[in-house]
Amino acid sequence: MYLGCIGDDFTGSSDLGNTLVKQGMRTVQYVGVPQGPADPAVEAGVVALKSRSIPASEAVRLSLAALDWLRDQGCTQFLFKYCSTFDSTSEGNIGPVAEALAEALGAESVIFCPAFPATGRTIYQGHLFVGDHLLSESGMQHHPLTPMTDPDLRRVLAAQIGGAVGHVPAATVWQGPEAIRAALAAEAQAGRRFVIADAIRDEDLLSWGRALAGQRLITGGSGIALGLPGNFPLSGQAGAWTGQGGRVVALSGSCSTATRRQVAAHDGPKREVTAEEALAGLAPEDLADWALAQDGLPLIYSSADPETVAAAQKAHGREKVAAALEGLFGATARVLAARGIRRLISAGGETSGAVVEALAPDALEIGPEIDPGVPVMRAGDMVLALKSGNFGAEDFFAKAARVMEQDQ
Ligand SMILES: Nc1ncnc2c1ncn2[C@@H]1O[C@H](COP(=O)(O)OP(=O)(O)OP(=O)(O)O)[C@@H](O)[C@H]1O
Ligand SMILES: O=C(O)[C@@H](O)C(=O)CO
Repeated sequence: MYLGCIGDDFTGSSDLGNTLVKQGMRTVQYVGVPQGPADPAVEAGVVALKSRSIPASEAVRLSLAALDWLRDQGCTQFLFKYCSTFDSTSEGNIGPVAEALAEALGAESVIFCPAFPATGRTIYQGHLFVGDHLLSESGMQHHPLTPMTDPDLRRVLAAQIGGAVGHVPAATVWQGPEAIRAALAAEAQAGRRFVIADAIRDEDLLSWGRALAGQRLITGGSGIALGLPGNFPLSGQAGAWTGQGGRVVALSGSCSTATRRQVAAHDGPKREVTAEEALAGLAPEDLADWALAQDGLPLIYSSADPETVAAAQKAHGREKVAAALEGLFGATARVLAARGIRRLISAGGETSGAVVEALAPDALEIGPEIDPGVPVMRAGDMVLALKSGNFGAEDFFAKAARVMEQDQ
């Protein structure tokens, strides 16, 4: 294994796996830190954690355990993958985890590059944009767990770490890999080990990729992985993929703008679950009964607008509501699997984390792409589509069900 990746959520990890596979790297996504050794044919391993919204000390502990395992597999370069919208709070977890990984690896210079141009995430002058909006005006300011109210990533990261944050501007990136390397060296010389990396286009990410050959630790979104596979002597043998038909159910706990549009546009059977129902102990068996009684593609969702989410959180507490809903979605996935469902679609990083943890596969094979950043995946006889909150076209649920059937 050459490249060892640590993802802070499950959908984000599959987004990264999708990029690496498309760039020709044999990649496996592991669910948590594996117990035994990896298949020696694997070229990139993505250890998917659910560490984005947990206490920082716990996120650090899990990430270091993942690092140890990846080092044991022979990796020479490590990538800490977080969200392309830099989802974090002023306590972390991006800064503290990166600091711990940098210490463990003795990394002198570490970049932070959440850019993912294919989905509209770009970084210019240290500021993160989503399409033509600053991060703080993109809808992310209302995120239920990690509201992002400051688009200046230098300031956001500085609040999470113990030192000054550097910056490599787009004007330098456009001069190519040599100029990038010189700028990183100058930042390190000036005592700025952590550096925000401007990137607007895929070409910029490819330049970054070349500049980062040999760096021990990189952090960012899946975009920064575009140019990394080219630095390794890959076998060029991608595995064949077989699709899967049969009944399919969609679960959505994501409250993002994109997901709410997809829920509204879905023209199959829909069952809304409110935070109050989840807190009152709605049985997963009842939701599974409902889904199995439907034709077509049933969708069970708690996706709600920011006012509804804020009211539920105010009344019951943010963590309690999240735990009740995530617990319910995970348990429903388990009941559906026990009743023979072999295709599941899940929307939302935390929600998908709960679903995958409930199904408890060891590893996920990465298949064809549904929409940018969202691949189909397989764990034994279960085929999954895990969608990050903000990803996917308006007809995502129906499209996912179609792509899940296709061979490649
Ligand atoms: N109706 C609701 N009221 C309050 N909280 C909700 C409601 N529906 C979902 N939630 C919670 O909001 C959180 C949504 O996070 P999740 O990561 O699943 O989606 P997302 O943030 O849109 O996706 P991503 O992390 O991939 O961007 C979950 O913890 C979920 O339980
Ligand atoms: O980077 C992204 O936007 C996604 O992979 C993700 O992590 C959202 O949860």
